[in-house]
Amino acid sequence: MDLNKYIFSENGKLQTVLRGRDVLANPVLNKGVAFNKTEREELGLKGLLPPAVLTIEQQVKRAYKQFCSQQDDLGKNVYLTSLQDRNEVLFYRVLSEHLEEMLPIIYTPVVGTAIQKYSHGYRRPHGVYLSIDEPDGIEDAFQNFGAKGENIDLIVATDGEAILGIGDWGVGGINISIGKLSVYTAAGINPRRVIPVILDVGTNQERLLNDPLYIGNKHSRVRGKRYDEFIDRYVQTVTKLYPKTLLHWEDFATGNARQILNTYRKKICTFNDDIQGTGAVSLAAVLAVVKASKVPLREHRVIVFGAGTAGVGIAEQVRDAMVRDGLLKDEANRKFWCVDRQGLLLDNMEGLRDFQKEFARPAAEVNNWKRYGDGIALDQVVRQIHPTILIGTSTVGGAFTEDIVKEMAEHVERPAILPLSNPTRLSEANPEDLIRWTDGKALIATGSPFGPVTYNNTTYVIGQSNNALIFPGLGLGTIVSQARLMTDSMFAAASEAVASMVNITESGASVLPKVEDLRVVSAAVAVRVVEAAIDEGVAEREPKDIIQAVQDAMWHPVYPQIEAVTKAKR
Ligand SMILES: NC(=O)C1=CN([C@@H]2O[C@H](COP(=O)(O)OP(=O)(O)OC[C@H]3O[C@@H](n4cnc5c(N)ncnc54)[C@H](O)[C@@H]3O)[C@@H](O)[C@H]2O)C=CC1
Ligand SMILES: CC(=O)C(=O)O
Ligand SMILES: [Mg+2]
Repeated sequence: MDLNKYIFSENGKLQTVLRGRDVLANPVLNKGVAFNKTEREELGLKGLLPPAVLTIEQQVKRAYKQFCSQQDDLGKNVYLTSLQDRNEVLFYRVLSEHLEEMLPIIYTPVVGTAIQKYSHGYRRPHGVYLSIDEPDGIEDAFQNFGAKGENIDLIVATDGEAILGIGDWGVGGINISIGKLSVYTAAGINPRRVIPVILDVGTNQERLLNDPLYIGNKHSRVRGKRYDEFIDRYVQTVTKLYPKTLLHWEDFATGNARQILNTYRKKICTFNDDIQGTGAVSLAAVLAVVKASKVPLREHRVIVFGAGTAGVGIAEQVRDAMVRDGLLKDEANRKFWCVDRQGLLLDNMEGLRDFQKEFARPAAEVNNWKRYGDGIALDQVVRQIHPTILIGTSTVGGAFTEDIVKEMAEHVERPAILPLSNPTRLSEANPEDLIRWTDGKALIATGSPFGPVTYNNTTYVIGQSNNALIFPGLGLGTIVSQARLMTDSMFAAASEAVASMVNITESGASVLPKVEDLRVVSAAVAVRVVEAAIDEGVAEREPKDIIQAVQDAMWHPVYPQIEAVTKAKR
């Protein structure tokens, strides 16, 4: 935030010392042709803009037309990114009015393509770029960004190693931090109080290392002690500079994701979105499945296909909910069958990750199961255990085949199938196929967006089980309560809030609220998160009227009045 250039005064006006083209070049100040006559006069804009003054509504119409005239989805992504860099309020206004259509462009799936093309499509920087080769430069980088400590609520950081399901994209990962923050703001988080960060520790993608235009650090990924020290330096610096900030970790490879979370979750206000955000939104979908299937949670049998960051994160939260539903932890663990590359995870397998171990099945249990190769494959597990819920977090597009799905549907009234891998081409199944193969019985939620499916005169709305539906509300609630830590009960409260907004009684209804309702969902989630933070004793702020406190904290994309001053206050 350019504190020396502009500042929000207490009456909500934006005061600036900038004049003329510097105003137009600043995305926070710039209103384009919506600057009125007085502002043009006072800010030195006369002659720098065409004479007509348009309303923001007219600007939105024009921007939407321009968006629609782009040739392809990447072109639309480039258009919206440029708008964001040019006129922030207008960008968020257009986005909020066309959320269903534009979310897939600035977020999954198209953000994945933009990340892959980052160095070639590069136009201008956005956010903070931290290099492992210059750990001493971390503080300078944030100082250069120019935000005062109390003015930052939220930082999203990635090291770009596990972007969605597409892997290591090095410095291009900054676009996932930016995309996540745009989702936060579409839901009501103030965009001036956040920072997107890339922790550039190198890349192991030779294609990038051999690309003369690649603009990240051109060496392999740094691992081990130097990596851990770099992460710690980052955490120490941001917690010193911005003591009340929530740290969001995104798209780290599974080992680092877990290690970072375990190191910091009990010390600072932080969460890993892929582990905990995904767990929370998937639990919300599962709670809706419980309602729709009328089978109590503790009686479900769950297969997790792809037992990595997201898969085990989901298993943990659904397991904890089963414990709340009356099971002992061990009994609840036994409701899960995790299948990974080596097949069904068994307790006698070597090389299991620590976090996978509690979900590994006893080897003795499968002695009589048929094996076609070394491991026990997904189809065999489905045949043996008759799952009620099948979750895909494997990055294996099409893994839920017709045989597997039909076998599942044969033994279960309402098979719940959640192909969650992103982007779209990596989805373990296509909802249209799932509806057809199960004769409309399947309860479905996907990671990337899919349109509704009409089958036998019923239209099935496909819920998007994406952490985007829950992390904005989690963040908002954490910020409003100024929570010192993010506790498990805050995530559970978020899941329950989302599930309570689903009406599953109509046939074809989705198991999750609509993405267009992101703002409403986020406000409801935030309220429950604040309550949970207060109950747990981690809230530094305990508003009397929580609903109003959440409303007051929500940012709206409207132009502020801009005041020309000669000296901005610090
Ligand atoms: N819908 C949502 O909100 C979210 C979706 N995801 C998606 O989930 C997928 C996985 O992401 P992460 O968990 O972060 O990655 P990860 O790499 O930690 O986990 C993927 C797991 O799948 C396993 N796997 C790979 N090939 C397999 C195969 N042929 N058979 C069985 N298992 C196989 C891997 O060994 C690994 O354990 C990605 O596509 C990502 O986009 C991730 C986070 C949130
Ligand atoms: C949605 C998300 O966080 C992922 O696919 O990684
Ligand atoms: Mg992610």
